[in-house]
Amino acid sequence: MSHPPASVELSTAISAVSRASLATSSVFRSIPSSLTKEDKSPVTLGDFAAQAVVNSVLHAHFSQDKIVAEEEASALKENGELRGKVTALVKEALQRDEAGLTGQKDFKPQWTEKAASDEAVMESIDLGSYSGGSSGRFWTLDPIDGTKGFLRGGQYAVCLALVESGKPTLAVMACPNLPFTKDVPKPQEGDRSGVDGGGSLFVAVKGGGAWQRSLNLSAASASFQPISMRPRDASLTFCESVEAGHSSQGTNAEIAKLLTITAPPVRMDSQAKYASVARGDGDVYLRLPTGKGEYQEKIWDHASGQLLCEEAGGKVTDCSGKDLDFGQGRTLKLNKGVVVAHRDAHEEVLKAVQEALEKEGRGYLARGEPAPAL
Ligand SMILES: Nc1ncnc2c1ncn2[C@@H]1O[C@H](COP(=O)(O)O)[C@@H](OP(=O)(O)O)[C@H]1O
Ligand SMILES: [Mg+2]
Ligand SMILES: [Mg+2]
Ligand SMILES: [Mg+2]
Repeated sequence: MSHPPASVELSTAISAVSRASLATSSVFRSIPSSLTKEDKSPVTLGDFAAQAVVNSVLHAHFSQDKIVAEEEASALKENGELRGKVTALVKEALQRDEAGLTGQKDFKPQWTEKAASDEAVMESIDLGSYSGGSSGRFWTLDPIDGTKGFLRGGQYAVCLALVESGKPTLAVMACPNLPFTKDVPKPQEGDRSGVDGGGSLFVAVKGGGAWQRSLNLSAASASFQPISMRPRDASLTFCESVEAGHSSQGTNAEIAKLLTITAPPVRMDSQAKYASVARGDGDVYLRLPTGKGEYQEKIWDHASGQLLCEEAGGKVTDCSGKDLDFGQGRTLKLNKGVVVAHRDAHEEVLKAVQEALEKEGRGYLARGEPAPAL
């Protein structure tokens, strides 16, 4: 098959994510500033614009579908200047010609001019407030995953997935700063000039494989190609977050020793990590909890990456070996940590993860038990 299995959902998601990544790329080039949210994490103009674009495209095509998305519009309600900038970005992204942007000649955008007024943009952002759950279907969106990376000038991703009965069934992820092949060097952190060829677009369909093409249709690699994880090899390599506070890098170093991995980890922001291992740039992605595992991972941080890796021949579980459960609300509250490896390597990697956690006195995370009371 030379194209992912076609559906209106897939065409709509490709249109939405490609448009959103136009908006994020434009903010990325201009050195974004950020606001600080209640949980002390950053949000930018690009996050708001991308969420408004994706939600308004989804809503125009599937008005019954609910959306679980990361951001909310409240900060824009008090800030007219920011609101105006977001609306201008949304307008530009929604007006782009579909065939020229995505090559989808038969896809007819359903949204109207009205989607790009200040009011409509704020309403669109707040369409993402759904609480999730295990029945029916909903979309989950991370408009910019890796906002800290985006601000530093590193990797980031626009991540959208359709979840049905608690399981991701369709994923579209744009990685504007990830070159189409590993042979083209990634831009240096802080380089805001963009990637030659325009970054990468990833798609996965449950039971229909994992695919990538260049985000830029004029690039040589503008048509979809299937991707797969690297088969189990004698020497594994692994990747982890750049942010030391987001996962336990010390535990990863122990696991690497147990697996006799000598190469240093590749540190990368966002779900670009899932995409990289899905196409075989590396073998293992580890995201182990810090402390006693108090943090609950968000579903939008994993839904598209999980499907991409599973469809590319990988297995994705938490530290106790359980599948990620996307039907528990806005967070993965039944899971602790994430372990991604090729199907044939996963058991061995998970064993090393569990051994390292036991050694640290955090074996309860490996057993899927609550932390002991003091
Ligand atoms: N304490 C924590 N532990 C794990 N993940 C965290 C965290 N605090 C924030 N995050 C999540 O880490 C994501 C970035 O992942 P990474 O570290 O792999 O680049 C953030 O996504 P956003 O950037 O969309 O907010 C955020 O949701
Ligand atoms: Mg995120
Ligand atoms: Mg985000
Ligand atoms: Mg965030």
